[in-house]
Amino acid sequence: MLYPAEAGEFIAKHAQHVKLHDEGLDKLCQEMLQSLNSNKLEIPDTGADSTHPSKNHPRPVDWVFVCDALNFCFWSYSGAEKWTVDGHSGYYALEAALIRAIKDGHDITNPQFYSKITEGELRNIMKGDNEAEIPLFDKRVAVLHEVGSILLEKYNGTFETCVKEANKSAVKLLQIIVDNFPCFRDENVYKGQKVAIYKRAQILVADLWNFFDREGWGEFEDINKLTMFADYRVPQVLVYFGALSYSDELMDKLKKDVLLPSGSDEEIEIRGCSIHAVELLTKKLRDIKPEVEINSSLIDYYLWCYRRKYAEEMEKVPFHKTFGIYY
Ligand SMILES: Nc1nc2c(c(CN[C@H]3C=C[C@H](O)[C@@H]3O)cn2[C@@H]2O[C@H](COP(=O)(O)O)[C@@H](O)[C@H]2O)c(=O)[nH]1
Repeated sequence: MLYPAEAGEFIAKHAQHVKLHDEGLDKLCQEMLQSLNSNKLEIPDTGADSTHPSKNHPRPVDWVFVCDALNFCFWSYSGAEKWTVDGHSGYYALEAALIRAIKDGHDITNPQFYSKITEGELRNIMKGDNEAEIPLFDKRVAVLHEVGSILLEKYNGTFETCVKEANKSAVKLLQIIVDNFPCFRDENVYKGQKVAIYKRAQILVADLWNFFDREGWGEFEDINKLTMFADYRVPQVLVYFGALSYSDELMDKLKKDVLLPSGSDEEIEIRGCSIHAVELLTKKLRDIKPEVEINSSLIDYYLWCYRRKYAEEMEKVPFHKTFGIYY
């Protein structure tokens, strides 16, 4: 099995539908250099802070865990009504739904509750502003039952136990997650090679690091080993800047909203090339600015928030649509 960084390199080397371009990476690099403020990379402001959980919540680690267990597939077809909660769409709608659930007294961070959550309870928690439902509703019920019962059986009912076991290692925590929670096992076979992409497992570790400001539950000495989190949004920014390009045939499919089957070469190439592009970008930025804290998860947050901030402009690049629980 190739792990994300090596998997990305392997996929980029063999890709037929997606290409990387050094000039585009340089352009993006220049854009990011403009966003340095006192040697810190400023993440584009998406104006959505109010949807984040409070640090005073009694189970913040389990909040991050349940949020990333459900952090997948929020897209809708072009022109279709979007699932929104309190005016937020996509991932932020999930955050808003969880915050609302906590306010309404649902114990949504507690596996005692969600390991047995009923369809009716989850439907109520995820209720949107309009008729549109959160995509893959049934899969979300199944994910909550799976991860909740594993936490209860093996980890004393809290994800804190896994974080403690990892002993400040992001790589160890990643391994604990993918070894023990099947729904985080984002693995594929590409050109006969097993490749691991681990989008949700890696973002879970990075979200802890980010949320707890690199301290306590968020202290990981090897955080730089994580790659970007291969979703359907960051590739839009990479293509926009010309760091990636799609074959005419693939671009045509995306423009026409053609569903890419999960595990298809095209889907794996978009994800793998995105990982490799961000690895190269990280290296470029580090070479130019060794004094600045740079790693692939920070660059990922930058790009993901950039897409959000300039959503209208980014819509010029279509994103790939796949149904699945991994991203
Ligand atoms: N690569 C990457 N993908 C991310 C995120 C996040 C949210 N991370 C939060 C945590 C800390 C930061 O401050 C962020 O606020 C969600 N996603 C993915 O995006 C897609 C939905 O997109 P949209 O339609 O725009 O909501 C979907 O696949 C979802 O799984 C990220 O950070 N990186």
